[in-house]
Amino acid sequence: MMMMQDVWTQLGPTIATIMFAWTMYQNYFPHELRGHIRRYTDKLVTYFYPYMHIIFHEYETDGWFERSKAYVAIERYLSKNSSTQAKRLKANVVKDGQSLVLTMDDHEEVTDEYKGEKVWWISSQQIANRQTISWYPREDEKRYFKLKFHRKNRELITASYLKYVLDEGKAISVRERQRKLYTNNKGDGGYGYRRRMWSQVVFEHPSTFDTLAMEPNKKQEIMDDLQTFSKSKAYYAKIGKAWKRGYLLYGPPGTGKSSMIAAMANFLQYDVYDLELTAVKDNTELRKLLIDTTSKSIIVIEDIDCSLDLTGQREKKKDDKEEEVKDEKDAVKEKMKNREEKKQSEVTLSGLLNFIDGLWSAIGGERLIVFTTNFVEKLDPALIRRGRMDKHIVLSYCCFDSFKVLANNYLDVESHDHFPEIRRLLGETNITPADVAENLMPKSSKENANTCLERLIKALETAKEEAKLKAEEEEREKAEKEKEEKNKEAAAEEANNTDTVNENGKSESNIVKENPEGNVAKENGKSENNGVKENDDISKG
Ligand SMILES: Nc1ncnc2c1ncn2[C@@H]1O[C@H](COP(=O)(O)OP(=O)(O)OP(=O)(O)O)[C@@H](O)[C@H]1O
Ligand SMILES: [Mg+2]
Repeated sequence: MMMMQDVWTQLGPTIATIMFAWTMYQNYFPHELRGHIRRYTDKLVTYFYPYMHIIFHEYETDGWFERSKAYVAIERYLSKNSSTQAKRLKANVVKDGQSLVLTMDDHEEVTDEYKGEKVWWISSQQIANRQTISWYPREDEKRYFKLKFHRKNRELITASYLKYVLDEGKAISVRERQRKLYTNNKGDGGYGYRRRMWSQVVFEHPSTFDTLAMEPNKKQEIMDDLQTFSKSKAYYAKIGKAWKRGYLLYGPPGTGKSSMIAAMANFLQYDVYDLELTAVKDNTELRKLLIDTTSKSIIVIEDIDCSLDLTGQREKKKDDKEEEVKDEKDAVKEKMKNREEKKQSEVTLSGLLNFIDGLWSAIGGERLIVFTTNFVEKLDPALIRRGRMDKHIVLSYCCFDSFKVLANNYLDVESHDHFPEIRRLLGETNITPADVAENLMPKSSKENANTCLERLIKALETAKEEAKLKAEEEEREKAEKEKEEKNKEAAAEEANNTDTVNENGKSESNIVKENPEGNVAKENGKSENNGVKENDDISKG
């Protein structure tokens, strides 16, 4: 006990002397001189100290409000090691409160191993020595990760380990993130940094390729295509193409276009940006929206044909095809009417083409652009040519294969006595998967597979009957129209004939009028007369 007291008695003045010397050094040594001394001590330390450090700041100097992507990726990467090694942990909520990510707290250290070499990660924070109060807490606390490794591993760490950490971290973020459904705000969504181009909600659509009713081969082809795309980063780079792909989904209403987009997003684990073109002010805003999207996303423009008056050409086509698509048009009449009211946007076709494959479209990569339409024939060919819309997928009326998927989904039935009849009826009439699904869905606890299938058979028979009546009606209308046309032609011909007769009469009467004295011969022989006159003149001359 006495010995300890002795030590303290001796240590006290020594500490006091060191403190005094440090204060003198700080107060009276010129700044430049201190800089020199620091440099030499650093060199000395480096000479004997075998390790190197790399610092990763949480906020980059030019990024005011966004955390550095590298910092976030490292944080995610280290979460696995942190939860087992660090003594103090921070819990961050992800997936909108559904799960937690544990990261190491400030001034904690964890180790990692790469190709047999050990590295250290230290989480630190610098507290700024400021006299003023900042509105932004992060200005005072600057967090960073410090990576420590042996000098001999410099090449390994900088060339390969860091890339590995960032890729892994990003992959973990993608796996753990809650996917979002974004929609664009109208131009008044705030100012400056507060201005958000997109509003977001959690994407929770349950549609998958399993629940999607379509021919199995076609479905597999689409899934393969998507899978190949998502793994082709290097290939796209090699062929010099931006890493994006366009899909055009077309077909009558209720055939599963929107359901397929949701299935695509769920299959690839992508976010969805639902772009409402009519709310975009002009081409500049369209470009800003594009820049504000992230990779691993699907940008969707639904009902592209009624979104904007993209070309005069399209309007003309609309008139031509009007009759042909009359019935389908009824179904989307309301949709178009609503859009019609909103046609104040100045987005042009060329703006949209640039959006799809201009220079800006390559930013970020790994993006799908999907257009849907009920009337593919109305779209400008430039908009849907390959390279812009690479894959054209038609979604059509329900076939027997599609029905089987729906029966399995809705009723857990793989085969049934009613199937052959349904197969026959599906071959004879057009019904959308949406209508089939509605008929298959039990409406009360008393309904079973049999009642639902019977309801579908009735609906199919009704649809068939209606189609027959409609065809007859159309036939009648066509015949009437033809008759009307013929009558019109006949009337026109008759009118023409009458005109010709009148025309002749008119010329006669004109002659009579021009020659009130009734000197027809004189008129007919005008040249003669003239000649005579000329001759007269000559004779005169
Ligand atoms: N191919 C399909 N597979 C499974 N369900 C489908 C399919 N088609 C339609 N449905 C059902 O019908 C409903 C409407 O389908 P969806 O919204 O995908 O049609 P759409 O083609 O996008 O129609 P619109 O052209 O009017 O936008 C869906 O909620 C779904 O339940
Ligand atoms: Mg739709």
